[in-house]
Amino acid sequence: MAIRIDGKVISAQVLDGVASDAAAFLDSYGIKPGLAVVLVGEDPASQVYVRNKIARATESGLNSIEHRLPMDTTQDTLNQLVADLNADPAVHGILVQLPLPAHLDEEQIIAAISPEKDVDGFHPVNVGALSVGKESLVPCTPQGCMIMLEQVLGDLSGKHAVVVGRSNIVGKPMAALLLQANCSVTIVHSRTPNPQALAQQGDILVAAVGRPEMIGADWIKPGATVIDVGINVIERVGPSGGTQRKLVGDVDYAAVEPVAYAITPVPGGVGPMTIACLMKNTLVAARRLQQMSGV
Ligand SMILES: Nc1nc2c(c(=O)[nH]1)N[C@@H](CN(C=O)c1ccc(C(=O)N[C@@H](CCC(=O)O)C(=O)O)cc1)CN2
Ligand SMILES: [Mg+2]
Repeated sequence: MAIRIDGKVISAQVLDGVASDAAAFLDSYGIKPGLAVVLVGEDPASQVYVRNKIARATESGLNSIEHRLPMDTTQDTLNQLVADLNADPAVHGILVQLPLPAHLDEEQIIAAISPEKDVDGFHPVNVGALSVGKESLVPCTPQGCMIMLEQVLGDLSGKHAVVVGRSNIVGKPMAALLLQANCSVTIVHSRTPNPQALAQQGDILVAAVGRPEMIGADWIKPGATVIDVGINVIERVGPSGGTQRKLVGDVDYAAVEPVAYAITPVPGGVGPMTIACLMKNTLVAARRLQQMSGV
């Protein structure tokens, strides 16, 4: 039986640390670290994530400021809001929930966020800093994956890590963090010939492709540690004949679990870590901004 890497337990540990750091921040400066969360439109999944972010922020002693904008918000209106939040000293972290409605330019909005307040770590300045190993705000999902990997494996030096997927949000920063931790890193993607053969060489396999249960046991080196970043809703015929909605990862958990050394479940794996690391980044941003202000 593989070790089940429990994202709920590990994220609770991270959030405990954030809560005591937030209390110390309040003690030192008389203000709570502030996180602004911006949601445009009514995507149901995004609404759930935003609600959870606000709840975790409040529980951790952060000040959360929620901005909900209608679906037909213009780029100019969103830019103006981001500019106001950039200028607001009570706001230390800014997060624009993705995906944005199709008429909005995500790349432009991300670039408009002040890099010091970019708690998602998506701004080109933070992306560049990460790639050259400089201090930066690190994207939350890959940061959460690293915390789980280090908790279960300790030092990752010399391990061969295979990342399946090359998105800007997960695959690319994940590869950069694994490299920084002295892993040998292979990224496989849709144009890789025989990705399965490469995946089978990984001591660590990180799946971030967005295809339900694509990674079966025949992708896994026996004894590997498997991190499943996928969150996919599927419909299945239930025992009574009706359709049931179910949340599954990119990894076929039942098939891979007997082969792996350790594996994250979906739900309850990487997802809660993403939110916990967002709170952690807000603390990092708040401390840096406070130091820069010299007060
Ligand atoms: N601005 C951002 N947008 C998006 C990000 C992001 O990091 N920043 N990541 C994803 C969505 N996301 C956070 O925003 C996110 C997704 C899932 C979870 C989570 O806890 N999932 C649970 C299951 C929840 C459910 O029942 O649906 C789990 O895996 O246990 C947290 C955060 C895209 N957009
Ligand atoms: Mg767009």
